[in-house]
Amino acid sequence: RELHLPTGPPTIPLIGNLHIFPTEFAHYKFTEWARKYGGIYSLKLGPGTVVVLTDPAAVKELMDKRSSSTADRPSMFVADLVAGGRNMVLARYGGLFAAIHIYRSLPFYPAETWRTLRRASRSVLTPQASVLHLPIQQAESIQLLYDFYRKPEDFYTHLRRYSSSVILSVLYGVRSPRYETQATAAFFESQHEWERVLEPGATPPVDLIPILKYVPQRWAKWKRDCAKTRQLQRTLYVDLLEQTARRLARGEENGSYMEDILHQEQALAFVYADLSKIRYLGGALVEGGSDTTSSFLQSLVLVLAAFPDAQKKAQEEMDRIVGTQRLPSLKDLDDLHYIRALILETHRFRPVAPLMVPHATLRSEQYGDYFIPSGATIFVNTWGIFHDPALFDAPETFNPDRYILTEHGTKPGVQVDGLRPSFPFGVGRRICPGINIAQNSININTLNLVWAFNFQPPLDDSGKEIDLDLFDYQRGILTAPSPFECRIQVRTPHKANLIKQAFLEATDTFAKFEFGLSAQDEEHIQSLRAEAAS
Ligand code: HEM
Repeated sequence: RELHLPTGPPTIPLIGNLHIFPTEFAHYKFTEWARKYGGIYSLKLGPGTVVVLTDPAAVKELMDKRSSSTADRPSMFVADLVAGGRNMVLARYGGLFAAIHIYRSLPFYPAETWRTLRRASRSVLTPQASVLHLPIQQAESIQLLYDFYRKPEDFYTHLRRYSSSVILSVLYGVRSPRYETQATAAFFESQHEWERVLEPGATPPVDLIPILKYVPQRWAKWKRDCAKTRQLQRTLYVDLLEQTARRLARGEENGSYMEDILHQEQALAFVYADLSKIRYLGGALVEGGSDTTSSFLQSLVLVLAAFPDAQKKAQEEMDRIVGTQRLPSLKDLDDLHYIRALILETHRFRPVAPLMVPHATLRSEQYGDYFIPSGATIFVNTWGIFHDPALFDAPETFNPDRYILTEHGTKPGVQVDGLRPSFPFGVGRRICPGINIAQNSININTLNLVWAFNFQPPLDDSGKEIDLDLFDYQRGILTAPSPFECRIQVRTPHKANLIKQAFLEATDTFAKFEFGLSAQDEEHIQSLRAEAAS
């Protein structure tokens, strides 16, 4: 380890910390090291440097204030092989420094890609634009309630259907009434392959040993896997965009995001000359927006079932403010302090992206006595910050009240510079562009689920409650609880009737997004409606 770097675990010659670098659930190990080496420490991976930030003040200074220097992503040859540098989430940062830095390592890299994609996403996903997507988000949430009511044992799948259907509707104007609907099934298939390719250890360390890039495809299964993923993604994104274009040509607009982009494309043909950029723009947004939202909601169900006191308090507040004669609406949230705290505490307790998405430096940066070199990878350890006993009282306890006691849920008297409600959504220039859509989905569904259902742990053969495992989460950069059992019951028969009625009333909203459905999808919709009407 170079002398000027932040301290960190002892290194060994040549490989540094490579032998101890965690390949799964890295946030636990990173947090353990943070308690030992401090809020900013470094790891050496061969000649490369990784800096882990578990100090909100350092995050604010380096990631927000100096974002122009820390908004790059580490190079990922495998991701480039699949998406050609066009996946917004993993794309390198644009601009002069990026151009110099990136061209040095990879000739012909499309350095302006990220900026173009990001600009295009900003114009449509602003808070004002997100309001336009509320009707379909609300209608899908009603179907979610109805699905929970009809088949509570499949709640995990219902949540995944909900989030993929919302994002496909918002972006491409087509909904998925079933988990098996073609667009959703194709998305999950391509996503599964993509996650497999990106999983640490699934491919050789090409970024550390660049010569591996040149192994011919016939001897490298990982290259064939990349090619398969590329094919799946391209087919899906091409299909979705073509469907939107055809719908536009028929004059059947429904206000979806891609309609807007296609209109812009006609006006700004020179910016979007590369049509595949537009396909990848939609693709990255679908990927970014689907499993993240469902993962939050799966954690919400888990904590509601595991912490009955918190659930009871949330329901009491709901009954007091909203009552039992109507469904809640987003406007109610202003008066629902405990529900707001419940949402913040779920983000804190089980953040969807516990290490965000790694950033990289474009310039060397001095921070206090430390010097962070250009090209270093930076992890923001959201998990470590949210579970820091110096900041939060009993951080391993799920306790929404902490957010009623203080604004950021921290111990009274502890001043923390850098925490804010948007923290789980990232930092600086790479902050999640879907934050408004995501927060609307989270708010609408938290309100509806708390209002409608009781959530309880499963029972064993003797009728005793089984403790839910709060640490059984899936590996990967995004964490979702592994599928778990939960008893879900509608709170009153009257609420069941209100849900059915609301589902029938949503028919017109759904109809605007029901295109290209299969006979099975149509049949499913008809049977749901007939059942609700009976
Ligand atoms: C609970 C829901 C969500 C959470 C917790 C979440 C969280 C995050 C986080 C932590 C990042 C990385 C930020 C960084 O590097 O500093 C990110 C990036 C991103 N998110 Fe989200 N997200 C959510 C929903 C969405 C939605 C609904 C969309 C699309 C509509 C979306 C699209 C993206 C994209 C495209 C990026 C990459 C941005 C870039 O690199 O410039 N996300 N998100």
